Amino acid sequence: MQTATQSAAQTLIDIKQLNLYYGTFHALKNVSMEIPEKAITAFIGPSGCGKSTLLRTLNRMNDMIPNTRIEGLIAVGGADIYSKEVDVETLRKKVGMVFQQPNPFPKSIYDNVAYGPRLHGIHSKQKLDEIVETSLRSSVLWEEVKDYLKRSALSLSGGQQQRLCIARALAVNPDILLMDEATSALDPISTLKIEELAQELKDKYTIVMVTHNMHQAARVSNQTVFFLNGEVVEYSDTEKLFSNPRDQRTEDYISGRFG
Ligand SMILES: Nc1ncnc2c1ncn2[C@@H]1O[C@H](COP(=O)(O)OP(=O)(O)OP(=O)(O)O)[C@@H](O)[C@H]1O
Repeated sequence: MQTATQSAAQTLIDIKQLNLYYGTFHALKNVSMEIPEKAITAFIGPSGCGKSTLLRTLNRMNDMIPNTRIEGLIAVGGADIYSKEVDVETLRKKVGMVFQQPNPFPKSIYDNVAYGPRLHGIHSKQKLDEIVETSLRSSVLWEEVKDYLKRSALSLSGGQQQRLCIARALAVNPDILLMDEATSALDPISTLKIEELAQELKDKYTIVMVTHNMHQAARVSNQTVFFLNGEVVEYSDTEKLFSNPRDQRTEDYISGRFG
């Protein structure tokens, strides 16, 4: 079982002996780890090593990919998320996701954020107004858009769109936020804003991020997991992984010898 060494925090996500197959291709091999709550955990590793695949298993986005099979256990807050009783919509409300390309709906800024709460049965204007404001404040977008809430979300810049997508995820009150290369389509200033935002959000949410950018993982995360060919090579506190890796392959990767 891999855990980050110095973390005393509570485990929120417990992954045990997880194997995932796309058809006959074995994409995740015996992955076990405990991810602590209210911290940022980064997944790093070369292209194709399974980072996004593992991230998708955490809110069952892999259910949508045909011929995918998993073995093993993933528990969130102690409950098996692959058990038959689990309602996947409720799970995805608790485990929100932000993607590489900002993907706001072609609706107003307000309606993007209100979309999830409405879907879950909230229709009071006053309540929706409150949720929209709180979510946009949490994603540090409120001051920029408060006078233009009826404008199309598509009129925002890429970085603002990504913060809107984060607000949309926060609006349904998740416990976990998954970020799949959430800054890789953004300019450096927007990237920095999202990184600062992630730092603020980790006080309230558990964040798991996939990043191609090792510097980002080093700057932002508390724990880092290094993957290679579908296996976890090393899982440590970020500072330790980058300053004193246990495994030669980690050292080779972080020093730029491959990947
Ligand atoms: N839908 C799919 N069907 C078949 N194989 C897939 C599918 N999605 C991913 N794979 C394969 O599984 C492996 C892991 O892919 P994954 O996207 O998880 O890697 P990654 O580490 O996130 O890569 P990247 O950094 O390039 O996004 C790769 O070999 C990939 O080709």
